[in-house]
Amino acid sequence: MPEAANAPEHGAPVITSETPGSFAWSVLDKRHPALIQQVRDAFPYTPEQHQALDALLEEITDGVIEPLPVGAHGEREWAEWGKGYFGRSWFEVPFLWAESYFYRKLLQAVGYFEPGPWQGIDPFAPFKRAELRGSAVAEELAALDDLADLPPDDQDRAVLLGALWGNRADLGFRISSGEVEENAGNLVVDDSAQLWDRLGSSSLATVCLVADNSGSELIPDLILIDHLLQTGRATHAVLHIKPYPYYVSDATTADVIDCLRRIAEAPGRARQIGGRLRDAMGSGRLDVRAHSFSCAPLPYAKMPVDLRADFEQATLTIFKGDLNYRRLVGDQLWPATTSFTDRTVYFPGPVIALRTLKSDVIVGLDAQTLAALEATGEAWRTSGTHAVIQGRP
Ligand SMILES: O=P(O)(O)OC[C@H]1O[C@](O)(CO)[C@@H](O)[C@@H]1O
Repeated sequence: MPEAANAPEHGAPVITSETPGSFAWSVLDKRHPALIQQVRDAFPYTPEQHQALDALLEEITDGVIEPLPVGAHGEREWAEWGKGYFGRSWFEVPFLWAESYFYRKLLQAVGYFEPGPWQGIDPFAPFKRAELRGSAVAEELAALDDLADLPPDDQDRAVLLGALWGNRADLGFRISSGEVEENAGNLVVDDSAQLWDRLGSSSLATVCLVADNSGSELIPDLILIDHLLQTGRATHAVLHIKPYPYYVSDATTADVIDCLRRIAEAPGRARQIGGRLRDAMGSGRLDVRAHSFSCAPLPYAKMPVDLRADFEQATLTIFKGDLNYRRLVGDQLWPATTSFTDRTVYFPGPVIALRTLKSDVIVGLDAQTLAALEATGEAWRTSGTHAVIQGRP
C-alpha cells in the first residue's frame, strides 16, 4: 500500500485537494479546467493540441494521474517525484505536487518542449503581455516619479511594500499615503527591519530574490533590486526565475526581458531605472538564474546542493509570493502560531518572505493576531487581502 499522501510530515498534515469546498479542491476542480479553456481560447491550436488538451481535461476531472510519455522533458525526475501517485486521483495526492504536475502536463499538451513550430511558445504569454500593456503597470511606473521626493526611509518602505503588494497583482508601489495606510492593517507580520538591518551591515552584500509572477509583480521586484544596488545595500543581486512557464504567470527569462523593456520604455524615472538594470546585467551585478528546482513540486528543504550553495553565499534571500512561501515552510496545515524560524531553520542563510496570503498555509502568527483574524469570519488565508513580511535572521 502506498503511504497516504496526506500523512503528517514532521507533525502537520500535508495539504491535499480531497475535501470538497476546500481551497485546494477548488483549484483542481474549478481553476485548472477553466485554465485549459483560457489557454485554448488564446491560441489557434492544431487538432493534435486540442486533442491533447481534451485528454488532459478528462484526466484531471474523471481520470487518474498518468505519467509523462517516455522521453518527455523531465520524464525521469517526474517519475521519481510522482512515485506512489500515478494511477490515483489528482485530488488525493499532495496539492503542491498536483498543481505543479498540472502545469507540466499543460506544457506537454501544447508541445512546449517538443521540437517543432510550437516549441518554446509560452501558453500564458498572451495574458502576461496584456498585463504589461495595461493601465495598472503604467500607473505603477508613473508613480516612481513621486518616489524621489520622499525621505530615504519612506523610499525604502515604498519600494519594499511595492514588491510585497505586487504579489497581489495590484496596488504595486502606488505610494499615496492613503493606500499604504489602508493596507497597513492587513500586513499581519512585519519583520522588514530585519531586511534593512541585514543589508545595512555589510559593504559587500549579495541579495538573492526568488521571484514569483511576471508583470505587475516582477516590475516592482526589479525596482527593489535596483533600489538595493543604488543605495549600496547590495553590491550583487541574483534573481531566481523559472526555467519554463509555470503557475500561469510565473516569471521566466523571456518575462524578465519583457519587463525590463517595459520599464525602460516608460517615461521619467522608470526609464533611468530600466537603463541601470540593463547595465547591472551587462556588468554582472545582476545575475539571473533559472534553476530546474524552481519548477520542482518539492519544498525548499529538499533543494539540491548547488542551489543550497547559491543561497549560502547570499547575505539575504528574499522569497516572493505564495507558492514560494508554501515551498519554503512546507505545504502543510501547520498551526498558524508555528515559529517561522523553526520552519526555515534548514535554510542555509538569512531569509525573508514577502507574501500575500493566497492559500491555506500560514506560520509565524502571534495568538492575538490569529484570534483577531479568525474573528473576522473572512477568508483571510486565501483571499490575497492580507500579507506577511516574515524573516529569519
Ligand atoms: O503567484 P503566487 O503568489 O505564488 O500564488 C500562487 C497561488 O495561486 C494558486 O495557484 C491558486 O490560487 C495557489 O495554489 C498558489 O499558491
